[in-house]
Amino acid sequence: MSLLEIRDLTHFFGGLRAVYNLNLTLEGGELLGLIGPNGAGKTTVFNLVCGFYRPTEGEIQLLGKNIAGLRPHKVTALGIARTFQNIRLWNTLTVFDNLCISQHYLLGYGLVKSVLRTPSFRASEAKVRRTASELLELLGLNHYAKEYPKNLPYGLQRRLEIGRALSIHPKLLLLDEPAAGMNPGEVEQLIDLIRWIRTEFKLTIWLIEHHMRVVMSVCDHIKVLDFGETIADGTPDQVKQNRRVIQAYLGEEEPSYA
Ligand SMILES: Nc1ncnc2c1ncn2[C@@H]1O[C@H](COP(=O)(O)OP(=O)(O)OP(=O)(O)O)[C@@H](O)[C@H]1O
Repeated sequence: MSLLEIRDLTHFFGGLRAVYNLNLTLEGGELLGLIGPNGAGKTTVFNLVCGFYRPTEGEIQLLGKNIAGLRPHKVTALGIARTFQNIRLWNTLTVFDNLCISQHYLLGYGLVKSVLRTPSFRASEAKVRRTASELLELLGLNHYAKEYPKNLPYGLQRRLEIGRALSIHPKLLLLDEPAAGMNPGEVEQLIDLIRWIRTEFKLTIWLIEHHMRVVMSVCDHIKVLDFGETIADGTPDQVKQNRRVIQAYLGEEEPSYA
């Protein structure tokens, strides 16, 4: 069974057709890229998958279960984690606490157990802290554990946001423009990080990205949207040479594969 299957997904914002008739299958372990000019509908697709919007039409199945229209916390609980185009970290919490609080939904206790500090509460808390510590170590963020996110260099804030998504042990990780705002050195580190987390966590990853070097270096397969419609689908080499893709990008900045 495929990890994710999207069938005939369409979404309107009032009269604006943002996504039209999207079909897609994502197999476990795959790294899929979603590209297209500004306003093509990419983030809307992520928002539909994550439950931020209920689709106008269509199905989204995670391991055979229809998740279209489920609330975001339910989608997260089923194993889909994401990062955002504009980094969204809890800036009043430390780096370590950012990695703990993201796991709150995993904790199987309510107010009474937390007030009484029952053994199951303490065991869950210990597990959360252990996961956060492991991620700090794995992502090379140990030195920043007590720091506030806004004091971290930009590339490390992105890394923390990815760590926070990983903390829920997702089956599928959605990365929305992780290279946005990065300098060339940070972009190279990001490419290494994406490759590494894919292997280390045996993850399926779906990536939206404008930075063509990132897309072409890490993706197995790429889907291209323009005005909400799929205009190409294939390997990085196939997509690079596709006439419709080149035309879609010519209206704005031509993609640079450097
Ligand atoms: N909440 C919303 N309400 C109304 N229109 C929206 C909303 N969100 C997105 N849109 C519109 O839907 C279309 C698709 O937007 P979307 O953000 O999904 O594109 P995108 O491909 O992610 O663009 P970018 O690469 O610039 O982030 C655009 O025309 C956008 O203006």
